[in-house]
Amino acid sequence: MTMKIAGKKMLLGGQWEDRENKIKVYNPENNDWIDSVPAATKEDAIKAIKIANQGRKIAEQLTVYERMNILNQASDYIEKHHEEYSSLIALEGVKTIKEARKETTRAIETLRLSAEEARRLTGETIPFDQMPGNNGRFGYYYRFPIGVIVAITPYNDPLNLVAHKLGPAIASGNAIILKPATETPLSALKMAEAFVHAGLPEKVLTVITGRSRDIGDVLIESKEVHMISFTGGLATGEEISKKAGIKKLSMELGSNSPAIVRKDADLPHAARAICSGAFSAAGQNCLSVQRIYVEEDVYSVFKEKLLKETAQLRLGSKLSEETDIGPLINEQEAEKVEAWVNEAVEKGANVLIGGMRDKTTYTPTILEDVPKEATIHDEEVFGPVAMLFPVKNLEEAIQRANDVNYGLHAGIFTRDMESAFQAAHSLQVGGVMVNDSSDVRIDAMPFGGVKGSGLGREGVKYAMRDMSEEKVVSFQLSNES
Ligand SMILES: NC(=O)c1ccc[n+]([C@@H]2O[C@H](COP(=O)([O-])OP(=O)(O)OC[C@H]3O[C@@H](n4cnc5c(N)ncnc54)[C@H](O)[C@@H]3O)[C@@H](O)[C@H]2O)c1
Ligand SMILES: O=C[C@H](O)CS(=O)(=O)O
Repeated sequence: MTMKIAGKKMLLGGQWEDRENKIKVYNPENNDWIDSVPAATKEDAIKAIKIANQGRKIAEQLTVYERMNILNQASDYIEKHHEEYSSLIALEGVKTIKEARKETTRAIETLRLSAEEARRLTGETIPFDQMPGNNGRFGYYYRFPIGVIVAITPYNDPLNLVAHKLGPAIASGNAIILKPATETPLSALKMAEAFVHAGLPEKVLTVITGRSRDIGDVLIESKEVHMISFTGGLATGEEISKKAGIKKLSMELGSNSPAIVRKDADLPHAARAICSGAFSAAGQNCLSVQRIYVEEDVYSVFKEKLLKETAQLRLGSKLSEETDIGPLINEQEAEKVEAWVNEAVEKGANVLIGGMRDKTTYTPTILEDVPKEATIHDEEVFGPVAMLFPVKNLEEAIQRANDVNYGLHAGIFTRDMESAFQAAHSLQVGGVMVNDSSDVRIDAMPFGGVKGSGLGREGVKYAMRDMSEEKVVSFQLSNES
């Protein structure tokens, strides 16, 4: 699919606006210029915040029924243009067309789920007389929208992770300013198109395209912004949290996810699941399997099965139905992956398969004997590289799996329920997937991590809880105080 290089506009409070200065969007696969978006300025960011503070009054007055309608109509619009959205994800991002179609379907469902959850943002009555001295008093609390949310999203899931910001924000009656990834803004703008078509009132949604260095601080530091909902790397998250001041923060950050394979596991199944979990989106996935701990009794057998699965992965054009592995987002990131692998090898690691780069393409790679002091051992590679480690038993696997500053998801493969429960309760993560790799998520579940993997939980219902506040109302019904 070729895009005409016309220049997209950003959405400021319901108005599509252009700017003389633009940011070019490139196809990571071949560095072809796809399109351009406006390079927003600090003044634009200030304007966006002003508009959003007008929009919050409109958003909070939308009835639940109106919110549901808008969300469902936006979802229907994306469904009607499914292949257009999927092609755009594949073109501007790192996913193959097969992976991109799955993301589009998830985004459709995320918005539908947001519509459903809009009905369920409820409160409770409170029996005040449960406490002495409160005779004749009763009350309740309800949830009200937090106000203006700044949402900042990463490049790897350019549509569904935007849906996870816009859906819950609109469902809970907030105004939202979205700053999508500089590399992949087009999918976010196309989602905004769906909301405009759905009749979302002006000023409720702004999608501002620009470089973080130009508009980031204004959006983050403003006291007229009430929440930052950030998804991205740990380093960026730390930088944002230092600047944000007193406002709600949602931080969906990085990971270095482990998978544990016990000697009683279904090894062919484990090899297939771990191969997929390590190399989907060419490893540019916060849930990507990066460390694999295998009990030594089955280490050699499992290694061969995993290498065989990995060898079958097909590289090629992202838009081809045959391709399994796309590119890294740019050559700088591909060079980083290459450098981390080379450093590990210099420190004693072996490359069992892969380890080759061609511009932005890096072949699916499995390393062995990676020492703890190698960067790739503890940091997030965010590329198609996984590491195999033999372990004596489950206790050693859990101890080593926990021994990094990330904790998003983990997978464990075993037929033994005791082992599954031991891992589920001992692994320091936000999710433990039994007989699956770490790369499992449904958009309705609480999603997030501990340590350097973030703060809070997304997943529509849980994001809405963060995007709203409780207000208590009490009544003194008699003079029995
Ligand atoms: N936990 C999750 O749900 C989840 C999901 C997807 C990706 N991620 C993480 O995201 C990272 C990869 O995405 P990325 O490379 O786009 O991340 P990134 O941190 O480089 O950028 C994320 C977003 O933050 C913006 N940004 C960067 N510096 C900023 C600043 N100083 N102020 C304001 N905004 C700033 C970027 O423009 C982008 O929109 C990985 O670490 C991955 O694990 C996490
Ligand atoms: O990259 C991290 C994503 O949040 C994982 S998923 O695509 O939402 O499953």
